[in-house]
Amino acid sequence: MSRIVIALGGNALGNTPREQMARLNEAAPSLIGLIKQGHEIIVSHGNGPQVGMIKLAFDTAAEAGAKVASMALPECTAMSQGYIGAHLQNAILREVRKEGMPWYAATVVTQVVVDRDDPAFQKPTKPIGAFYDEKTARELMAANPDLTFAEDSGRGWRQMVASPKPVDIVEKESILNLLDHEFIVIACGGGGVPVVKKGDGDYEPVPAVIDKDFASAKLAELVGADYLFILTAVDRVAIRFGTPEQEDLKELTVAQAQQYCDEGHFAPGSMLPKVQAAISFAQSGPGRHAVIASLEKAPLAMKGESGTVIHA
Ligand SMILES: Nc1ncnc2c1ncn2[C@@H]1O[C@H](COP(=O)(O)OP(=O)(O)O)[C@@H](O)[C@H]1O
Ligand SMILES: NC(=O)OP(=O)(O)O
Repeated sequence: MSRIVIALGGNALGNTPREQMARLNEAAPSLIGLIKQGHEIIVSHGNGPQVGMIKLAFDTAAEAGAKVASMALPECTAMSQGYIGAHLQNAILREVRKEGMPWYAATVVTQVVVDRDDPAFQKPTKPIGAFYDEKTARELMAANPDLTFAEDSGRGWRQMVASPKPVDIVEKESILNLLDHEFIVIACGGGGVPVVKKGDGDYEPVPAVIDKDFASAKLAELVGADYLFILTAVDRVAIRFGTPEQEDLKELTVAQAQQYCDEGHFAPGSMLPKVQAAISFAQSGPGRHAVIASLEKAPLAMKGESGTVIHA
């Protein structure tokens, strides 16, 4: 039996709660497929579109004079963990019941510690929320100089926020305890609620969105996982992606993966953080493998029949 941390892409969750439920119901058989193969799974998920939508909803309502409190990014991520976790629990339980399996699912609202001095706080690079055309994005920036928008991997313009690297997971003992009691655990959603440790040992939320692939790699490292599965919309990582010379990759050593990162084969904000997170996990201990694959083909990827494996 292997312990597998699975990171699900936030862009794969659809645009509305109803779409999200439908997509997660479609994804659940793949996740449960890994359990049927005899493995233990821990699920994390993205929240880029969702955290941006929640923040915008509160900001717009406040500007329109509605009686709502202003909502900072960490609280918006906590909200996204709640409703995405609820939908994931439902989808997983539905599939588990269908298969007559004795499993339960639980979502841990997870806080992830970051470094107060992380240089990422000075340079927003994490895309959140909806996609805009360039003209609208520039108008939004002109109207609110506190906001940064930039182009996101050829898909349109999006708001960019600070994205410090994860250092530790506050709830790691709770996660391990649930795993010991055979729960399917959902944790580190949206990269976790970013917090810094204060001198008195308390934690303070900080305005940022952590990359869920880096947080999932940290989670996989801390729970002693054998595999990190990063599931997205493509079957394999490619070099020369999107060109007639595109080559899909089945297996990469950490050194080869690093070389391709340095040569600029992976788009920042989309495939680059996934490959970097995979490298970081594969380097974190002996026998650790990271797999980047499509959601539908996760069970095939576990058998080596799909996906890109990255190992030391
Ligand atoms: N070199 C590459 N190989 C494969 N996919 C790539 C590459 N560069 C960019 N991509 C794009 O990155 C996307 C995955 O990033 P993204 O959509 O941000 O992930 P998430 O599933 O976590 O939301 C793929 O669907 C693909 O369109
Ligand atoms: N927090 C995060 O990385 O979300 P996405 O995967 O949706 O970008």
